[in-house]
Amino acid sequence: MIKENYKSGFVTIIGRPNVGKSTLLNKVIGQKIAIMSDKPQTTRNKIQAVYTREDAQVVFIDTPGIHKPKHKLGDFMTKIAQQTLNEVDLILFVINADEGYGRGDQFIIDRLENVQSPIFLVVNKIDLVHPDKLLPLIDDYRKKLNVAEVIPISALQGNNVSTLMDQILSYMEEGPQYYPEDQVTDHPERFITAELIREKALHLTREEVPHSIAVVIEQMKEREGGRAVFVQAAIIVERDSQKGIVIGKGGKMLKEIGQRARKDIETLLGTKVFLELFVKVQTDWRNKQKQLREFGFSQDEY
Ligand SMILES: Nc1nc2c(ncn2[C@@H]2O[C@H](COP(=O)(O)OP(=O)(O)OP(=O)(O)O)[C@@H](O)[C@H]2O)c(=O)[nH]1
Repeated sequence: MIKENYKSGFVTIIGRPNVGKSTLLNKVIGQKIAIMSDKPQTTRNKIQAVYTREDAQVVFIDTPGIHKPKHKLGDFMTKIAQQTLNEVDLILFVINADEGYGRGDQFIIDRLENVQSPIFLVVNKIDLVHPDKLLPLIDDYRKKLNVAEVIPISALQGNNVSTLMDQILSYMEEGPQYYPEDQVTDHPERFITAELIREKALHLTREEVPHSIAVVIEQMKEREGGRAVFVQAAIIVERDSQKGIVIGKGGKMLKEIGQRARKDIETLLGTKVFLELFVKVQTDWRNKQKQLREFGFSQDEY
C-alpha cells in the first residue's frame, strides 16, 4: 500500500543471547510474538515483527546465522546474515549494561565491521546498573565499533523505549506500508524458501540472469494432514530473454531449478515438498519493489 508521506523500513536486532532482544521486540509491538515462543531455537529462521502506526511502519527481521552456525544449512545462513546486515535500513546492536563487553560481542562486532547500514548501540537493562557505570561501558564499545546512535533503555520496564522508536523512525525513509496493520508476524520459512529457489536459479543459469531476479512465494500450504507442504513460487525476471534462460529448452532449466530447490526446502522444513515454479516478466520490478524483493515479501496468508 502506498501512502503519502509514509515512512517505512527494515530493522534487524542483534546481540548475544539473553541481552533482551525478545523483550524489546515484545515491548515495541505490544503483544507476545507467537513465533518466538513456538520455536525457541530459531536461529535458521527469519523472525519478523511489524510495528505499524498511522504514518510509519518498521519491519523487524531476524538475522539468521549471525551466531555461530549449528546445523548443516549454516554456511548458507552465514551468507544470508551478511547480506541481511547490508540490506536493512538500520541495525540495533543490543548489549547488556549489567554484563558489559564480552567475547560474544566481539563475534558480532567482527561481523559488523564492513557493514554499510547504520548501527544503533542499544544499552539494555539500565535498571540493573548505577548510571555512573554507563559511560565507561559505552566508551568501551565505541572504541571497537562505529555507531550512529547510543540509546540506553530498559526493555523490561519500558524506559526510553519510545525514544528508541522515535530515533528508529528518524532513520527511515519514505516508503510503502508493507504489511496490513493487523499482521505482526510473517512465516520465516517463506523467506528462506524464496532464497533457496533464487540461489538455484542463479547458480544453474551460471548467473546469465542478473542478481536482481526475485522469487515470490505465492502459496505455501500444508498438504496430506501436515505431512507435506505445497509451495507455489514465481521467479520474477525483468526481460523476456531472461525468462527464456530460466525456463530453458523444453522447460529443462526450470525443472532442474525446481528439483534442486525442492531438496533443500525439504531439508529446511523437514517434510515432503511439492514445488510449483513459474516465471514472470515484470519490467519495473527492480525500482518499485526493491525491498520487497530483497526480503522475499508476499502478502499471501500461509
Ligand atoms: N532487569 C532487566 N531484565 C531484562 C531486561 N530486558 C530483558 N530482561 C530479562 O533478560 C532475560 C533475557 O531476555 P530475552 O528478551 O529473552 O533475551 P534475548 O536476547 O531475546 O535472548 P535469546 O533469545 O537467548 O537471544 C529475561 O529474563 C528478561 O526478562 C531489562 O531491561 N531489565
